[in-house]
Formats: sequence, structure tokens, C-alpha cells
Amino acid sequence: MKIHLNHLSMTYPTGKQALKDINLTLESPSLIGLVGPNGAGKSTLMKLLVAGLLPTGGDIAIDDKPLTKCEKELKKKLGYLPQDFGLYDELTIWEFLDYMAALKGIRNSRPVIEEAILATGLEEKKKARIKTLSGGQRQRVGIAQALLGEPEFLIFDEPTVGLDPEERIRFRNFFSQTAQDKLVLLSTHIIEDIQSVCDRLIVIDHGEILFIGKPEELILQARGHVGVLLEHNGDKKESDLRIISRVNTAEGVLCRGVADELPKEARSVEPTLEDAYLYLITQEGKTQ
Ligand SMILES: Nc1ncnc2c1ncn2[C@@H]1O[C@H](COP(=O)(O)OP(=O)(O)OP(=O)(O)O)[C@@H](O)[C@H]1O
Repeated sequence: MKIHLNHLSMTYPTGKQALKDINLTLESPSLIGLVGPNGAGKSTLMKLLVAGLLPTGGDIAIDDKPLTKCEKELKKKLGYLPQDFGLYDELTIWEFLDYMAALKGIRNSRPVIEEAILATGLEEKKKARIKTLSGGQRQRVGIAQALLGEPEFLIFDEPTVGLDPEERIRFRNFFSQTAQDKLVLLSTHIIEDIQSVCDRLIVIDHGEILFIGKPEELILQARGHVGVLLEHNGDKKESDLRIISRVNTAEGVLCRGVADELPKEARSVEPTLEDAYLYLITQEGKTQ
């Protein structure tokens, strides 16, 4: 499956331009991480991809056909977990998935539902009412409904929000397994979630793409721009380093930060993906 976004723009009726001239090709199989700060335009991009919104400029092509001409076909191949996904509290997991399968037009839904329940580890809970589930279990139900009918293209908008670290690890592994033969697009602002699993990364901010490439390529861009320095007790030095974390140590507070040019008191360190992402975002902030 190949999805091509051609000069895509979206301006809401309020006048807010949420996406500006996006050009992008997504191809299966791959697991693509879409990252950006709050309000960057991630959800808008996902809604356009599922034809939940119509772009105000440009177009989207699915396997070289305009999305406007193959919306039905796309919906059959699509699994989508929106950010604000409502569940029917009074239904059991099974009943809810049965209902979603009917909406998707899936015939003989029993084996399909069983498979989605198995994939999300919900076997023991399948007869439980949704209102009795934990946040992580509810999120799993959302993912299970996206998986119904073996979709080729999966979109998960902030799937790990509100989950505990253990659940997040479980989901990460799950996404990388799922993406082996599909196109999976995962939006998040938690870099850790995509660090080890995505083969491609798209960073957006203020409706524009700042980076497309492999996570290692983003890390390379930040080499020489990430440093640490010790802040002795009570001595908060003014520095050009934009601090991104502080850790208490026996010698004082160890600050980690990014800068175009590292101050001489800072020691250069190997960037993590999160450092590299924050460096990119701060660079962009300067040109705004
Ligand atoms: N229906 C709407 N009408 C007007 N403006 C909107 C609408 N939906 C989103 N926006 C604005 O468009 C911009 C992009 O929003 P979007 O929800 O796509 O960002 P996001 O990256 O998904 O953010 P978050 O991580 O906070 O969900 C924001 O400034 C937002 O306020």
C-alpha cells in the first residue's frame, strides 16, 4: 500500500492553519512514528488520512488513486484508533467488538473478534463490561477494534496516553510485531514510545514537517549539540545551554541540555533520540 500526500494543507473555519503544504509518501510495510508538540497538527493529519476531514488544499492518493474516489475501499483496509475514542460503557468487550465489526461490514465476525481479543491480550476480560476496565485495558479495546478485519493500514493517535510504563512496553512490542506486514502510523509526543520500534520518523511542528527519516539520522543531526554540566549548590549559572533535564548527584545538579554551540563549561555527550528531537524543536522555535 502506498499513500501519497501532495501539497496537503488544512485551514479550519476559525482561520487556524493546522497543516501547511505537506508532501509525504508512506509505504508498507513500515512503522512510522509521527511526533510533534501539542497542537503541531498530528491529529489533523490523521483525520485527513482517514477521510474524516477534507483538506482545504492539495490532495491524498492511495495506491495512485485520489482518496476522494476510493474512500470506501480505504475504509475497508483501515484500522483507526482516534485520540478521543468513546467506548460504550454498558457493553461487554465482546459486545462492543461485535458492534464495531458490524459497522465495518464484517460478515462471520466471531473468528475476527476472537483474533483481535487474542492479539490484545483481552481473553480473560472479554465478558467484562467496559465500565469496569482500567485505562490500559480500555486502550487495548480501542486497539482491538482497530485490528478487526486484518486492516492493511493502521493509524493509532496517541495510543499510549495514560498508560503505565509496563503497558507502554507491551504496546511497543505489539506495534512492532503488527507492522511487519502492514503500514502502521503511530502518533505520539512520547519519544520513548517510538525510539526502538519505528523505522521512520516524521517530526511536525506548527503544521510543517521538520524532519523525515530514520531515528538514527535525527540523532546524527544533534551530535555536538548536546552537553552536560554540573550546577553546584545554589549556583545557577546563566548558560547558553537549553536545559532539558536535571539530575541530583553527590557533586551537585547535573544538567543536560542542547545548544547550537555548547558553552565551554559543558561536556559534549552522545544524543539520545529525545535530545535530538528537542534540539530540532528548539531550532525551529528560533525561526518562528
Ligand atoms: N476543529 C478545529 N477547529 C479549529 N482549530 C482546530 C480544530 N482542531 C484542531 N485545531 C487547531 O489546529 C492545530 C493542530 O491541532 P491538532 O489537534 O492537529 O494537533 P496535535 O498535534 O494532534 O496536538 P495534540 O498532541 O495536542 O493532540 C492546533 O492549533 C489546534 O488548536
